[in-house]
Amino acid sequence: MVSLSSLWWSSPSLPSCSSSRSTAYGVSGAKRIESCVYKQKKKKRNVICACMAPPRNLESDGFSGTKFNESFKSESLSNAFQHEHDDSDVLIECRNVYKSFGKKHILRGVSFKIRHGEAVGIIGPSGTGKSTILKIIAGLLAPDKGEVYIRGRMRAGLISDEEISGLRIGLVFQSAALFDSLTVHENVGFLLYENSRIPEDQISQLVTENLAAVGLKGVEDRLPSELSGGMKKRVALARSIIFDTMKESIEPEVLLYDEPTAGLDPIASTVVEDLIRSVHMKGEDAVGKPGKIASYVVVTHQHSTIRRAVDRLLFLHEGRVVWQGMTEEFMTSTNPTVRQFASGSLDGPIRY
Ligand SMILES: Nc1ncnc2c1ncn2[C@@H]1O[C@H](COP(=O)(O)OP(=O)(O)OP(=O)(O)O)[C@@H](O)[C@H]1O
Repeated sequence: MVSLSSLWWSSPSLPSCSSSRSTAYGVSGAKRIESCVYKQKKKKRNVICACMAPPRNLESDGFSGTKFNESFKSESLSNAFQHEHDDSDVLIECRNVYKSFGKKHILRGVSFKIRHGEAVGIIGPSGTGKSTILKIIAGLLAPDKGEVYIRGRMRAGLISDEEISGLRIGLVFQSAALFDSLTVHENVGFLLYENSRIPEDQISQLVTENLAAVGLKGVEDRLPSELSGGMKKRVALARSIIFDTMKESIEPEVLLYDEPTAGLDPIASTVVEDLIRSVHMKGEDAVGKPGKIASYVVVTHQHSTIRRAVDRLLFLHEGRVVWQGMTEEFMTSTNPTVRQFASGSLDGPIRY
């Protein structure tokens, strides 16, 4: 399980770091890693978002010429779609990805595509590698075998600063993991203050806008310790959707959410699920603006999140995608593994 919160990543390695800036933040463990990322950019302190490949087959809006076809609905059709659809709208593809930790063979040939406009859930039993595949997509972990393609370009190994542009990938980790010693405002604006040429008053305005987009007002001066768990997740979401408006080209953005509703009560879960929808390009944020996220992937165990926040599901089991289909097909699928998982039964192919 991943333990950071929303984070744009660019680092091929995670060196130990003792910069005065990091010390000033008083961060430790996983959070120190985040601080180290900008420290290691040397003078430029170029904290950049993850993942990168040059745009291909783009329309004037920067997106692929072929948009995701929402019309396919059935389990069989959605499978057929995977083979027949024009691949020019594929933003991310995992092809035959393997990953082991020591003698534990976690991923054993995982393949799937994430298309422009999609809202995809990854589900499956605990320990089956869902967080691991998110980290591989984000470039935080390298596959042992197999490839990750970002807009058609193979990414070798981890994210590196030299691979420039084409797609932004944000990872919103399960725990909010905000900088404890920074205010909400400073947390949300962190990357722009550190990494952009935007004047401070404009960043301040962007922070306010992005907090408003996730329904948070009047909390900018609070510290994370003064927020509820649900509010922290919303702040993490605001941090992940803030854009550098001065960049010459704005790449499409894919957000990866690792168990965004874990530990939340049902109503707080609904709020976060709706927010995930609202910041998507097909949604509308809290102030009525269309969302900016091109596609997203949610790892979740929560039925409400499956029903409410995603359209298509990938079921990961024993290191492979053993089933995929539209969300509504999940509850009615006759696949024995899916049926057992959906019902929570102890009887079936999944053994604990
Ligand atoms: N860095 C690591 N070193 C060693 N083992 C790891 C590492 N990361 C993950 N694992 C192991 O890989 C397996 C898969 O972990 P992962 O967090 O991807 O599973 P998951 O499907 O997300 O689980 P859950 O649903 O419980 O969150 C687990 O057995 C975990 O202990």
